[in-house]
Amino acid sequence: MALGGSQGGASIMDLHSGALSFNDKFINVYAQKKHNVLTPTDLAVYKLVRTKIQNAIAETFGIDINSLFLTHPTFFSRLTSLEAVTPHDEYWHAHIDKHTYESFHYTSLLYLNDYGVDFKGGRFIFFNDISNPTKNVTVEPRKGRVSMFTSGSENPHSVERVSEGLRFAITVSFTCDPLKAIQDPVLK
Ligand SMILES: O=C(O)CCC(=O)C(=O)O
Ligand SMILES: [Fe+2]
Repeated sequence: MALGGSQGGASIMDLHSGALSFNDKFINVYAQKKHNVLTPTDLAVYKLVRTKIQNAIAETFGIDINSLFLTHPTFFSRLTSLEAVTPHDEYWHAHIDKHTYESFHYTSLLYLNDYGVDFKGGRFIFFNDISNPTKNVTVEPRKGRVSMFTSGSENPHSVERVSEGLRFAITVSFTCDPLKAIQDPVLK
């Protein structure tokens, strides 16, 4: 993220393509010769973590592990309290992941820092009944906490605006469609 970043409130780095937010566009950090953005250790950790999440999703939702595949995109996110510059920065709107990312069947979020300590605001909210806020379910990000859910219209959600600090997370997504499967990134 230190190599780029959006001028607005939301920056992402796609682990597979190397796309990194840079002002109001993207650059490819993997295109640099001998980049050191990801080390072999980082990749080994990523593979271990995504395999654990994949196993947890298969077990929780009762899916055969051989029918659950990693899909695109899988990305780090950094959210700040800055005003949005492009619509991509407006991370606080309610949405359905499958509308944004057609191949998603299961979304997982791994939080990398702590709500209330590293940042204020930035809680994750499920809208179980859009007309009844008492039915909302709130997830407070905490380092190492993983949230997993089906990506369809049954799970509309949003992220509260961050009011202070920096919020880091990684989104790892899965599909049951083998044609949409992707492999773990490899260092070139
Ligand atoms: O970072 C989060 O807690 C959720 C982000 C999100 O909803 C998304 O990327 O679709
Ligand atoms: Fe989402």
